[in-house]
Amino acid sequence: MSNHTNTFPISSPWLAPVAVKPLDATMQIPGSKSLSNRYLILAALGSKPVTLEGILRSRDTELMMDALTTLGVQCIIDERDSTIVTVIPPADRKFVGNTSIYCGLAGTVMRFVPAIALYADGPVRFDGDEQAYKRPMKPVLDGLEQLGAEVIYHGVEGFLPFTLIPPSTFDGDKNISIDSSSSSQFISGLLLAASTWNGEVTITHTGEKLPSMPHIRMTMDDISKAGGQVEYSQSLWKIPTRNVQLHSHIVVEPDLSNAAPFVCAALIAGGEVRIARWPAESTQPGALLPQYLRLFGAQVEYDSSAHILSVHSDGIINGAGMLDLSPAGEIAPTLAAVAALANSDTTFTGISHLRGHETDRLKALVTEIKRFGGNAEETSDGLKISSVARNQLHGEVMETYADHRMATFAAMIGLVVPNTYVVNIETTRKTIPDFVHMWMTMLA
Ligand SMILES: O=C(O)C1=C[C@@H](OP(=O)(O)O)[C@@H](O)[C@H](O)C1
Ligand SMILES: C=C(OP(=O)(O)O)C(=O)O
Repeated sequence: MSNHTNTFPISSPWLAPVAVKPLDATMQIPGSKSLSNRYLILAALGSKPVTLEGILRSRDTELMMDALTTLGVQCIIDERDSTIVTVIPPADRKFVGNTSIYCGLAGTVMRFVPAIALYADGPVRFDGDEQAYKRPMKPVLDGLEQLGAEVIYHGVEGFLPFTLIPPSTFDGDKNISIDSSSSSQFISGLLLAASTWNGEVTITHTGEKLPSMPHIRMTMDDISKAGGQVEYSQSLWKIPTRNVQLHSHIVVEPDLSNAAPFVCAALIAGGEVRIARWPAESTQPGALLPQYLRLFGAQVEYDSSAHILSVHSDGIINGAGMLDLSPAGEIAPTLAAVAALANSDTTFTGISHLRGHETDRLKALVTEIKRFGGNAEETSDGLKISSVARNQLHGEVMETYADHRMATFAAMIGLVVPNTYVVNIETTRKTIPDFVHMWMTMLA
């Protein structure tokens, strides 16, 4: 597992390869970050071993496994296949406290692990990358305080680093109310905490909007798979007392959001890209990709017996007009690359919360689109990307802000804009362990 380093050695900028012919590739995409990290947490909350097959092995999941190990959970990696991990929870369902956890830049670690540190036998200190100090934390920590925990902030209130002091009891019916409009992960974290609480927990979201609803449904679905129960209606979740226990063997779906740069490459360069093991149904927001890709002019087909999604294009991209991306904000940087190369305009709405992602993604996308000659502006809740003739675009050294999706964004632009260099391409390791090799394979 990782050694808690917060950076990777940064090589010189990577020259993104140009697509010299239409694409024709079938890609195997590693496991879903969101599902892997939820299964790890839920397995840790159980009492019996759970084997996860096809788990993502990348920085975000290493950080999660390191965090769980610190809390007294065993994560045993199969010697023959490192994507098979067996999770053995602590014997008495009690996590080890008086310890500290490093969250890197992983939203799922910084928002989900404090929620289960609630059940530790002593205080747990949380820290992360410098950039993580800007990611909002307060709503989930306020929720945990409403369950009886105490939070001591060591820097700015509402942000990392902080120490969580668990409550003295885990009993009784509780009503929590938070504003989760800046990240769905606050609700997901509290649902995970509540899934094993000894009493009925009611969580109310008080804000006017709630992004990434598919990710919240994913949490509800995974808790149900573990025998838990979540009732949901209109910004209110009710979780009765249960002991959660996942099945002993779980297969993790590929990460559909990480499939996005590859299928979008077919739109940009023309040709066809196929994704293997595409699930017929999924709680991942990437399940919305086929409908988004069609808006941009791609032909998308799904072979339900072979589980292959095929995306085909002649390389001509339509702008998508107005597109509400609130359900799938994590795909926005990828679709922004497509929109920046389209022959008409696209306005993405419902993604103001991207200002609190790995970096301020709205600002970063506008800066980088303008850098190579494109045209984009921030709106109050999203981005307007205007069409620019391809011959106006020029290769540049693209900044990536330690953000994996900004790095894949730049690689996508490089498919058709020669001399595009990508700073710190290694940052893709946050969720794709081997992006450069996969990209080269797609183009070969
Ligand atoms: O719960 C999850 O696994 C995630 C929820 C989303 O967070 P936000 O709601 O903060 O966008 C998403 O963007 C992130 O990549 C993963
Ligand atoms: C927002 C993202 O990640 P995180 O889980 O760190 O929030 C993302 O992967 O796009």
